[in-house]
Amino acid sequence: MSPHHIQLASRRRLLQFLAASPLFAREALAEALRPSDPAEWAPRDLDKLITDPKQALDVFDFEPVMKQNVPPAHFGYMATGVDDEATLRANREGFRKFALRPRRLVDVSNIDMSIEILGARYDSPIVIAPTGSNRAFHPDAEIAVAKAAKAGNHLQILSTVATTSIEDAIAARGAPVWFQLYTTQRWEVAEGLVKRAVAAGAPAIVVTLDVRTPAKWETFVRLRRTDTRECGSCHGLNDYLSRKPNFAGIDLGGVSTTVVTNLTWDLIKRLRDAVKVKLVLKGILGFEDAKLATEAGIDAIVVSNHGGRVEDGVSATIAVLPEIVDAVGGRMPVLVDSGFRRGSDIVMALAIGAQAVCIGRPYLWGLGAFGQPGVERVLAILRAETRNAMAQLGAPSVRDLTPAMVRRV
Ligand SMILES: Cc1cc2nc3c(=O)[nH]c(=O)nc-3n(C[C@H](O)[C@H](O)[C@H](O)COP(=O)(O)O)c2cc1C
Ligand SMILES: CC(C)CC(=O)C(=O)O
Repeated sequence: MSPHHIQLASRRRLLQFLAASPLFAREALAEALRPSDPAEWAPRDLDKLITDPKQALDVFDFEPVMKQNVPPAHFGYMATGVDDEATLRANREGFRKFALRPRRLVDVSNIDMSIEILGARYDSPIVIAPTGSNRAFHPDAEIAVAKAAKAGNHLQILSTVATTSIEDAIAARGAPVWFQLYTTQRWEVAEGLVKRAVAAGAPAIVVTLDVRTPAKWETFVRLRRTDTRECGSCHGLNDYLSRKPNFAGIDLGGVSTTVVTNLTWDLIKRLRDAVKVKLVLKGILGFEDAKLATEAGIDAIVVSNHGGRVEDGVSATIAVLPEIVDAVGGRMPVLVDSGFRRGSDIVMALAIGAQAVCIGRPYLWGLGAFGQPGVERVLAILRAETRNAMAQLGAPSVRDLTPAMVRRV
């Protein structure tokens, strides 16, 4: 029991004793017995599951609906962290280590959330992070996500291991999407994937740096055990890559996994020479690598711990963002992801110095719950919360969000 609960329990006992007195009015007693913590009044697990995306108050409302709709193995793949899932939790706890510092007396009648990044304009700084296997969550998969991204004019990054090809995703988005690259152990595979993505119209290749071992996804494995359906070779096992549409026509030469042990700065330099579009590195977690990226001619970085899915015991990304922004010194855009669930999380990162924030699981909750309308609503909630947070901070545009608006606590 927390000290708060002990205090609450003794308050209740005192009030129950007083209630025995006829002098103590019933109404006053009921009022006094009110729990002081609002979460006790409306615990989420007493709520009925939402049946319409419009009923959702926040992005979290979609997760239990997805859990109900999607086979346990697939839900587990989405939800899992690695090992103890300490990084997964740290990502959320990290936001409590900073506080926002609002400015008053600023006209916030018009809030402009738009951003320009690598030459393109978007209506908000909220970006769709690359996630694999979306068809496991809904039959409309990445197409539904692309259409929702189009509806809100969001930047979308398509995963190498998407269940939709880059050509179909760009067609559904109605605009270019960035392509996330798993280089694999074989240069020819990386080259083939890049050629295809660039030919399809991807203006940026986002190289993911952080999958160097097969992650021990315990939540995924445990939930898969409860599933009576066959999921022996889903999500990263066995013949996984050959079943993904972006690999069609590319000679895998025996490669069967996205795990890479040979990805070094030499390979990044080779890619830099070969890739004629923008090159972005995803998975940077320290100022040293951020600085090297600026020296290697990289166009942008994504500060990411992969949503706690690749290694346990690293920092929340919000905690490492200041040192990275500092090292980059404005020489290229810094994006960030992992654990962003609220508009206040998003403005915190922007105030520290990120140009955009990528969202992973929340849009998958929306997808698994309701398909495209679910993704649209998740994005609309995040936009509305971000708009409110900017107004409350006294920042009418993203350019008005400055480091002075955040302090460590
Ligand atoms: C189900 C799932 C699949 C993912 N697949 C990929 C992927 O294929 N490539 C990649 O670079 N990151 C992948 N990620 C990581 C995301 O791009 C992003 O870094 C992470 O989800 C952000 O954290 P969040 O889920 O807490 O928002 C995946 C994440 C999830 C949840
Ligand atoms: C093939 C996997 C490593 C895809 C991925 O990045 C993930 O599921 O987090």
